[in-house]
Amino acid sequence: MHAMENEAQFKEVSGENSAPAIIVSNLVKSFGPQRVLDGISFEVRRGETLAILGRSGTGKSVTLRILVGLEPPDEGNASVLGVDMNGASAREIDDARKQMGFLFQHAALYDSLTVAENVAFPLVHHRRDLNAQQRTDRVHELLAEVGLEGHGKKMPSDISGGMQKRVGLARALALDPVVLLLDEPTAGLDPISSAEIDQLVMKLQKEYNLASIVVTHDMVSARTIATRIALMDEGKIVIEGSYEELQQSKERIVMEFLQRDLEQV
Ligand SMILES: Nc1ncnc2c1ncn2[C@@H]1O[C@H](COP(=O)(O)OP(=O)(O)OP(=O)(O)O)[C@@H](O)[C@H]1O
Repeated sequence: MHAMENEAQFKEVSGENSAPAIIVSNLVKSFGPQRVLDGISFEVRRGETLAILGRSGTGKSVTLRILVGLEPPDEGNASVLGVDMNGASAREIDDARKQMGFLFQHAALYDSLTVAENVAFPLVHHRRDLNAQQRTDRVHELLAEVGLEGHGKKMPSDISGGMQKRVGLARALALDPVVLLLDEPTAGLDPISSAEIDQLVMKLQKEYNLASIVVTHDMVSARTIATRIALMDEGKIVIEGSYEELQQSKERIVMEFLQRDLEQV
């Protein structure tokens, strides 16, 4: 895409009634004989959170990797802020990535860096315009946003799993993203810490007016934070809609996930 058109698209997605910030259309992806994605399509606008639910191994993480441009699809495409994440130039993809915050399942914090240094990391690399004081101020602001004021000097190994997720969220927001991608943000947390992370995600979602995708196994979490829920099974989206719409479904897999929700409450 031409740079000017690209800029226009960036502006367009930031307005009200805007074009979708994320457009995924007909993604197909196989690994050897295994067809992991079999025609996945969805859109997410600013102000929306799409929860992608599904059993293990249904291709949720692969979908996110394609969206970030880390994995090419066999067919279809994924565009973020008007940039085809697997077909645009490296520079355009890089520019789009700077508008995206990620909290990936196994993307741990840097163990040898303090909490504050972890949060500062994207600023050091991508905001050369900030001087040291401005960077420190921004890190304080981000730590306050996620409820971790006063914890900046701690090492990741000295804080709880829930706090580590908060640090990851602060780091994901450092560059003021438009898009936020969260892969299992509550995995491994107890129900109280999970609920706290859900509340925090909702607060940040509102403040930053994000277009968010949250991959999760957790229907309680999906129901709390998502504007829409997409349930994936065997490489397809079986259903996409509000929690109430899912409740109307007679599909077995949908009913199974809803049943699990009831068991968790
Ligand atoms: N690089 C790869 N090479 C081969 N197979 C892969 C690769 N990446 C993913 N897969 C396979 O694709 C399938 C989907 O993986 P994916 O990680 O997207 O699942 P998921 O829905 O995110 O599951 P989970 O909830 O367990 O993370 C799995 O069977 C996985 O083994």
